[in-house]
Amino acid sequence: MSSILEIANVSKKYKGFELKDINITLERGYIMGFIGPNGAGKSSTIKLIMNLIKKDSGEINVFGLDNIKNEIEIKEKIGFVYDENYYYEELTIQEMKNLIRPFYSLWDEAAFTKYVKDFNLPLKKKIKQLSKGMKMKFSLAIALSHHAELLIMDEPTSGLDPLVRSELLEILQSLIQDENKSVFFSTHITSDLDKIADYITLINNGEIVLSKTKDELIDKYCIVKGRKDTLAANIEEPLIGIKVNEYGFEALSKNKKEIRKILGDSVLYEKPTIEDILVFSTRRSDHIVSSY
Ligand SMILES: Nc1ncnc2c1ncn2[C@@H]1O[C@H](COP(=O)(O)OP(=O)(O)OP(=O)(O)O)[C@@H](O)[C@H]1O
Repeated sequence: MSSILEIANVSKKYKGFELKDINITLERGYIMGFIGPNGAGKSSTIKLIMNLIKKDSGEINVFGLDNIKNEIEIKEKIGFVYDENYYYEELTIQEMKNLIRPFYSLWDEAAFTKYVKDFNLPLKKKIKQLSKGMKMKFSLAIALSHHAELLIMDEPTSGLDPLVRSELLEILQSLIQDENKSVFFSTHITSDLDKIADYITLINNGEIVLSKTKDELIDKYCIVKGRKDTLAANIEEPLIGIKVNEYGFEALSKNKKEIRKILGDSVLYEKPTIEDILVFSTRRSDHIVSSY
């Protein structure tokens, strides 16, 4: 069976910014977290998948279908949560739901009622009277109420209080128990990824830096800390995001085994968090090691 989402060699140029040759593949049954610094290109990539902006080149397939040629068919099976509010501000939650509902043949009113209750959503309140978190919850309730096979979300946990965030993560995790479904979501809150992501894709300055399983990242990568003079050695294994201060250096290695072979016990090795991987991979090294 084809991948649920496949972005192949996609490029998009804005004045002053470019998404360069983006490749991302997500299989059914998994959660992929999409991370990167501000302005890295996360929202633009999500907009390309949703055909909200036009790509310059490349191909995007969702459920094995071209995302532009089959836009209507595809969107019926996508639950989309976007960080900007795209509802009519003057309508109440109830009225807005009634407007959206006919667009989905698999709309599940009972599911919507359940999420409204779970999320404490006031049906009679106008969208403009909702807090940021409430708008996000409403967006989620809609996305989860039409049996979407793929959830695409831009910063869904931002603006949510810790309790609701944790509930949302549980919902996402239970959703992918159905091995036919997947979740692709961008976030700045990397602790959410520690909890639920199967895959991590990191984008920086319009380029995909890595796209791997979370387990592979945590198992293979490591933080290396040591004295400055250790860095002077001719290290063959690339070190990422080297930071040097008066006490020593710290850096990220993609290959724990290899770097250990080279540096032995002369340095300290620590297990990285997703946050570490993001920070080291996107900051400019302030030290160049010979041969890099
Ligand atoms: N319509 C546009 N015209 C020109 N430039 C744009 C447009 N939309 C986005 N950009 C630029 O593209 C770059 C990437 O923006 P994007 O919103 O995709 O980043 P992001 O990773 O989602 O950032 P954040 O984490 O801050 O939301 C930025 O430099 C932004 O200014």
